[in-house]
Amino acid sequence: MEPVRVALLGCGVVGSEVARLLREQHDDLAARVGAPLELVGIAVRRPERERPGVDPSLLTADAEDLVRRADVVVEVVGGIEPVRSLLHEAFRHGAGVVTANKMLLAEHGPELFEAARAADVDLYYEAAVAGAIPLIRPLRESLAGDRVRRFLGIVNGTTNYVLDQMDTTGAGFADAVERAQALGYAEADPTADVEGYDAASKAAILASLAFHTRVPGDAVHREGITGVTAADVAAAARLGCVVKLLAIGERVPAGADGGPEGVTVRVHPAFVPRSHPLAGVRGPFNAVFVEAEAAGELMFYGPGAGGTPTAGAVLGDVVAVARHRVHGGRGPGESAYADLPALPMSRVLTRYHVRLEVADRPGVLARVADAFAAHGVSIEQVRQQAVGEGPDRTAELVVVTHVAPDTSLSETVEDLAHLDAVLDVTSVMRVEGE
Ligand SMILES: NC(=O)C1=CN([C@@H]2O[C@H](COP(=O)(O)OP(=O)(O)OC[C@H]3O[C@@H](n4cnc5c(N)ncnc54)[C@H](OP(=O)(O)O)[C@@H]3O)[C@@H](O)[C@H]2O)C=CC1
Ligand SMILES: N[C@@H](CC=O)C(=O)O
Repeated sequence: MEPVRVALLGCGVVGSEVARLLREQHDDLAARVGAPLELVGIAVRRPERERPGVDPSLLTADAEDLVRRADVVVEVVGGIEPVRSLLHEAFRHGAGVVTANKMLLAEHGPELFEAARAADVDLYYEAAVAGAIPLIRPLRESLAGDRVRRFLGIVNGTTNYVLDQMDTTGAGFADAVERAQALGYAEADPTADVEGYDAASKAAILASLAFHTRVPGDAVHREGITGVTAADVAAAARLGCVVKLLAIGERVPAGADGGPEGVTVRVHPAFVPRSHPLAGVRGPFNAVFVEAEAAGELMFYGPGAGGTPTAGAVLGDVVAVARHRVHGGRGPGESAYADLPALPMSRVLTRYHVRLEVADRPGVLARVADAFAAHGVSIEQVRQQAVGEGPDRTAELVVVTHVAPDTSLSETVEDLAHLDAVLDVTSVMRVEGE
């Protein structure tokens, strides 16, 4: 049987593990595919660098030439260029593609899916969202007969690791990020993780699949975790919560006020009650809840980052694409028929936890309560604690709201910041998962 020629682009945290698994599982993979997988080359930036276990004769800096010699191109480089052009080259030469690159898919997914369709080849990307967790295939195949209402999850291993370290070991933010980098969880530039860009790309991919509509990365409301302090983590603990970076996508029906049907997609830190299963997702693990009309609630859980788990997901795709080369057929393409608009945050309903530093004098609480009432926001809990002594005494005031439109909540916070009695809006965090 003719071998299936595999080109590997990238030999870093993920790529080196893909190369190892291709080598070590050669016979099993051949049996599963129905033909041997032959690794014909590995494109890297620095081919002269020694890489344990990698045959140096496979290394090349000429990725374009390599792509033209392959039946299946595996892209684990990251970023936009040169990989976007290389994948187009792969499609032009009739190769199927496996990629773990969420940023590329969130920014250029439609053109790449179209190129794959025109060339009648596969584009698989299971590892692009939530590492090792089988999530893309369930969404694009198993749930193809259902109607997804909502997804809510942790889709970035680095930030979950960082927040978990802050919560459980009292680690500082910078130290925890450094450890995540050393463990191979972080992106080449960890700003993508901690500022929520990576999670936003993943949320865009999930929303596009779940709601059969194109959601570009820049349509996702994004807030990272750089503003989360040790005091926020402690405040969450006092409320029986943990802080998590969440990715949430919801199908929103047409509003009574004439607002159109559409989808909201957002990434931001939030307080999650310790009783919620997402609160127990530790370290670099990810978990995603999917609520579908027929299936009800589903939860996908597993390692969200790291070389070996991610390489496992990549290999699963390689087997699927190689099988199609050997036996014919093609995996599902893009499904964007629903064409729903991405709606603004004003259509999101959520709860806020607001921490204020206020002057500790009569009438302050009433003025704060009035600010919430003025925007139609109902308060669920208030806790006030004096700080210091004497006439200049201040107080920490914590307000937890009931569910309200996100815009009403953020306008309330803006008004609070202008009240004389409010010395500082110390922190504002959404509360999710109840
Ligand atoms: N790390 C993880 O846990 C996960 C990563 N991903 C995704 O997988 C991809 C790779 O991530 P990761 O392995 O961590 O990244 P690394 O930074 O560890 O590796 C990148 C690799 O790409 C090579 N490379 C960089 N630029 C070029 C170029 N212009 N031409 C050819 N090769 C190039 C590098 O070469 P050299 O070695 O010479 O520097 C290196 O081998 C990214 O898209 C990432 O988002 C997805 C899920 C999990
Ligand atoms: N940097 C990413 C890697 C996997 O996608 C993360 O931390 O989740």
